[in-house]
Amino acid sequence: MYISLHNRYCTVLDKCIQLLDHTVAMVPPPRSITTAADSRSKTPTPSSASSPSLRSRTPVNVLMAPVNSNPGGNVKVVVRVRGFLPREIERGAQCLIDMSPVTQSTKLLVPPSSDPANARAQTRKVVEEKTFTFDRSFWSHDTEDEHYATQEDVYNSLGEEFLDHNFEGYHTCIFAYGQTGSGKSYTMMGTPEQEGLIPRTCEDLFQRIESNESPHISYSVRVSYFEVYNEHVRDLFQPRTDPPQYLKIRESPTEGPYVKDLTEIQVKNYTEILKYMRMGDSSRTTASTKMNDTSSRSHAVFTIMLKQIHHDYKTDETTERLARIRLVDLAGSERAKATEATGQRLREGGNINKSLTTLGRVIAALADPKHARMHNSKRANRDIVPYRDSILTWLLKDSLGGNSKTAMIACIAPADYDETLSTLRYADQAKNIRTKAIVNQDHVSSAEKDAQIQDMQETIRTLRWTLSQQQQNGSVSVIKAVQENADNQSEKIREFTSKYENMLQIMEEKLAISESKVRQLEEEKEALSIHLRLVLDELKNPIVINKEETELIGGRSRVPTPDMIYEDDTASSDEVDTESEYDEEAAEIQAEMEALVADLGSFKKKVASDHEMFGISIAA
Ligand SMILES: Nc1ncnc2c1ncn2[C@@H]1O[C@H](COP(=O)(O)OP(=O)(O)OP(=O)(O)O)[C@@H](O)[C@H]1O
Repeated sequence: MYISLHNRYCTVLDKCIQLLDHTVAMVPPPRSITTAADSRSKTPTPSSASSPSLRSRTPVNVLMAPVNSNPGGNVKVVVRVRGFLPREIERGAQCLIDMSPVTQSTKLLVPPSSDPANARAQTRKVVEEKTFTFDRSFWSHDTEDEHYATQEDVYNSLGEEFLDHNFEGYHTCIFAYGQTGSGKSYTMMGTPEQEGLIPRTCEDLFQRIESNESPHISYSVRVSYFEVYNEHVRDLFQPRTDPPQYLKIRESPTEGPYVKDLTEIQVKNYTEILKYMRMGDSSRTTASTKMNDTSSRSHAVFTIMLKQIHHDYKTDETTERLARIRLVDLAGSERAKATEATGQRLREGGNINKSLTTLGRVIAALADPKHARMHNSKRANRDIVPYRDSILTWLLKDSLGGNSKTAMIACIAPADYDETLSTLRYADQAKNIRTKAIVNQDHVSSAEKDAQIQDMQETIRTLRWTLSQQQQNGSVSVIKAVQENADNQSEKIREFTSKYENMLQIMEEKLAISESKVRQLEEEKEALSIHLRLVLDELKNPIVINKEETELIGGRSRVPTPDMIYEDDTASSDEVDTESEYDEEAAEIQAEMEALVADLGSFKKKVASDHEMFGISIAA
């Protein structure tokens, strides 16, 4: 139907352009326009009036954000120091951090020997001042300071740039690292009054989507949220169960490691994404420790999948850009002695430290110049980087050393020499990691999409048949066979559900393309109506400049001023005939346009009913 609408639209467009060409080129014998000085002159002159040309409109092939950035690059590392907490004020702590807004350097000062919280540092052989330089240093220690970095400053200098990369089609990852209570959750999630990087990214994402005026681009946004707790993965979009349900990790040859059966939700606007973000966040495992009242006991990974679908209605080709936005709030590194943890908290702390230690080893291996050389020479280096030694590093493999633009936010407390030194060393090493991001873009024709859907429908049919067979056989099997059957069946049901969801996703994309086609047709229709109106006006009232007035006076052309123009209503019958011919043609085009608009309405209704059939809500 769309193709037929498009062809009819092109026919109307051609007719309209022909009519315009007639008008401009031939210039019908007009009712003459004369100067007030010579109202009797009948000599026609070409009209100076012009209509905007349809051919000069913005080309239809409006592209997605151009790719500007350099695909290769080092992990971006920034550091942020927070203000004193009540317990630090109570103990009369002294700020050990100095940051230079000019050089972006961060200096760690030697603690006073009187500070009991830094007693461990005093036992070192050498306690000295250390200076590090990062891509940015955020001074969030003293709100009164003119260089105080707010949540907005952090987003503007890091989040915005990373979202630009996502619109260019790159995967990105921003992770916050630091000791417990150093401000990671504050930086990533923030509070309702002082929102952090995650809600700000979501807001900016939908603002950009909503401000897009191109009818050629459609967007699909899906979110997932999981935590790694005690070396297990838990879906934060699923209610807690007892015993807890943990998810498995699989590896795909193209996508790398991923969490199997993780809930992915399609979201249409900022309110929706915020609702899911908060829901997942409230499900995170937190506990009160000596170092932090609401300490995150797990690593949390919030992922946004942004798909941009560009449809070129001339070729019926679709270009898809997929970007994965990973925002990670790591659990804090901690010393059991400092947290005074026992029992479950101590075990959690051990697991947290295990994965962070592995992360440290991964960072060290990736930052090693030897690794960079092997990376470039494409030699297998699987054994060198210990990704598999913890769930966290295994899942972040791609973000740490592969197809991603990555940033680390090193959060530091203002008065802990030992912990801060360890964080700054970690961060300093991460600066040397190079990732290889690529633009994730694919061209898909309509036929290919249809073939994908057909293929999935076929698989779903087979799965459904297998399931029903298993159910029938189940009734006559012995207990053991029933048990095996049940396992087999639940695996098949999961596969069935996942295939079904995949198919729904492709259907949604097809519907988004249909909507884009409707928008494009509507835009063309609008332009055509304006154009038609102009042509009709021009046919009815051509503006002609009196010949005498345009004669050269003293070598210069004299142009009539508006008050010198009036209409002569003594048109000849020939002129009237030609005009009525044009009127008839224009009326014909108008009628065709109206029929086209009516059919466009039916097409839109069909798209809406498709939406309904697949249970997909229509974007506002
Ligand atoms: N930049 C900041 N401005 C104001 N308050 C902050 C800032 N950073 C952190 N805080 C406060 O410090 C406390 C600890 O911060 P937060 O919970 O974010 O630490 P964390 O690093 O996530 O700790 P954990 O690893 O234990 O989860 C919170 O009360 C938080 O509100």
